[in-house]
Amino acid sequence: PAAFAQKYSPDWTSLKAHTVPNWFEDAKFGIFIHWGLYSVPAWAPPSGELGKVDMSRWFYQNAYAEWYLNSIRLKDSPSYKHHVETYGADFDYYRFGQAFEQQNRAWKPQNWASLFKDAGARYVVLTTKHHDGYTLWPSKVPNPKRPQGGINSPRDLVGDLTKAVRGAGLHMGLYYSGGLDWTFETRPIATMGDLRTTAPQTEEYARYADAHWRELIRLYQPSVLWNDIGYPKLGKPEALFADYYNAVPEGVINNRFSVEYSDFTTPEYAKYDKITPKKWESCRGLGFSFGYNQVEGPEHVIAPEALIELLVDIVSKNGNLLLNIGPKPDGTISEIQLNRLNALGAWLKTNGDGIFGSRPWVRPSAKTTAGGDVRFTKKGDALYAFLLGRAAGPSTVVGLTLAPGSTVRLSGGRSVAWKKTGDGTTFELPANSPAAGPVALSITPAPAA
Ligand SMILES: CC(C)[C@@H]1NC[C@@H](O)[C@H](O)[C@@H]1O
Repeated sequence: PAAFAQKYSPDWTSLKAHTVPNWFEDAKFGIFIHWGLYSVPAWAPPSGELGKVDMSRWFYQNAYAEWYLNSIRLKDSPSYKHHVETYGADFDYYRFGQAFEQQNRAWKPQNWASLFKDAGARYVVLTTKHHDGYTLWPSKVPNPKRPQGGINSPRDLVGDLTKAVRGAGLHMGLYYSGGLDWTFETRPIATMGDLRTTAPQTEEYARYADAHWRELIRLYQPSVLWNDIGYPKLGKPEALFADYYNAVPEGVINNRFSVEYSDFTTPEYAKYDKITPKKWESCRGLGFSFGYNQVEGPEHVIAPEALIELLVDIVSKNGNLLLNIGPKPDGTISEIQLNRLNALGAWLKTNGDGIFGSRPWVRPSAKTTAGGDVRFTKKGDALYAFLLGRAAGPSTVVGLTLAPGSTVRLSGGRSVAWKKTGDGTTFELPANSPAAGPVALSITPAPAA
C-alpha cells in the first residue's frame, strides 16, 4: 500500500488544519500523575493553592512537593530545613534515585489502570521527565550534563503504565518538562524572573529535549503531548508537531510549548467562568501539590462534593478536568487520594451519562429560586441539568422553559414531575438529596434556549 500521505507539514498553516478529536472532547476527565525522585522525600509546606499565595513568597514556601530540589536550593526555605534535619545537608537530591528505583520494582501498573477506570477517567497523563531531569523511561538519549548516569529509570515505567492503561481502554498521554531541566541549569528559582532566565536555551539542550520528545513518540505513540513551561527557542516544535500528527492523527498537543498553535489550553488550579469555544483542560492536585506530599491532610485536600461539582462546572463550559494523583515511590496511593477518586467514580457511575460525550448547551448555568447553582450540558436530544448543593424536594430552575410534554428523568431512569411556573420550571425532586454530588436531570426534548 502507498505510504501514508504525510498530511501535516512543518508550518503553522498546515498544523492549524488539525481539529480536536472526538475522544478528547468526549473524555471530560483524565488522571494526571506526578511520580519521580521527589516522591521519595514527599515533603512541602502546604502553604496554599497556586494563585492564592503571594508569588513573592511562593518559591520559598513552595507547596509543590515535586519542586523539592529547587526548594532545598533556597537555604531559607522550610524544605531546606526539613532536608537537613531528615537527610543531612550533604545528601544530594539525585541519591533519591536509589530508593525510587528500589521501591518501584514492586509496582503493578494494572492496579493504577483499574483504579483510574473505576474512577471514571478516560485518559491518563504521566510525567516522563519533570524539572529535575530524571526520566521515567530508560532513555537512550545521553544527558551531556550527567555522564555518570543516574538520571534514567532502569525500569520502563512509562511503557509499563502505557500498556496497562491502554489495556483498560483508556487513552495514554505523556507530560514532559520542555522548559525547565535542573540538570542543565542548577541556579535556584526564587522569582518568576528566575523561571524565565533559568530555562535552558542552548543548542545542546534544544537537541536533547527534541530527541526526548521524538523518542517518546516513537516508543509510545502518546495520545497527548503535555509539554510544560515552554520550549527552547532553538527547538523545532513545528517539525515535531507535524511528525507527531502524521504518526498519531488523533493526538492532541497542549499550549505549553508556548507557540502560536495548540489543541487545548491548560489553566492550572484555575478554570474559566464561561463557555470557552477553544477546548481547555483544567489541571490541579487533590491538595496543593502534584507530587505526593506526606504532610498534606484533609484540611488541604478538596472535599468530595466540591470535587464532583468542579468537574460538572468545568464540563458545562467546554473543559476537561485533569485531576492529579501523587503516588508514593512504591506506587501505592494515599488513603485520602483514593477516597476522592472513589467518591468521583461512584457519582459518575450513576450520573455520568450527562457528562461523558456531552457538549456545552447554549448557556452553562442557571440558579434556583432557593439560590442553588445549576449547570447544563447537552447530549443528543437531551438537556442535562445538574442541581448542585444537595437539592431536594420541589426545586425551581429560574429562566428554564420546557416544551409541553417534555420527559424529565433522574439518573437511573426514575421520572420526575415538573411544571411551568412564573420564574421557570419547578421539578419535584426526591425529598432526600443523593449521598454526594449534584442531582442530575435529563430533559427531552432539550429546550431550544
Ligand atoms: C500543571 C502541572 C503540570 C504543574 N506545571 C508546572 C510545574 O512547575 C508543576 O510542578 C506541575 O508540574
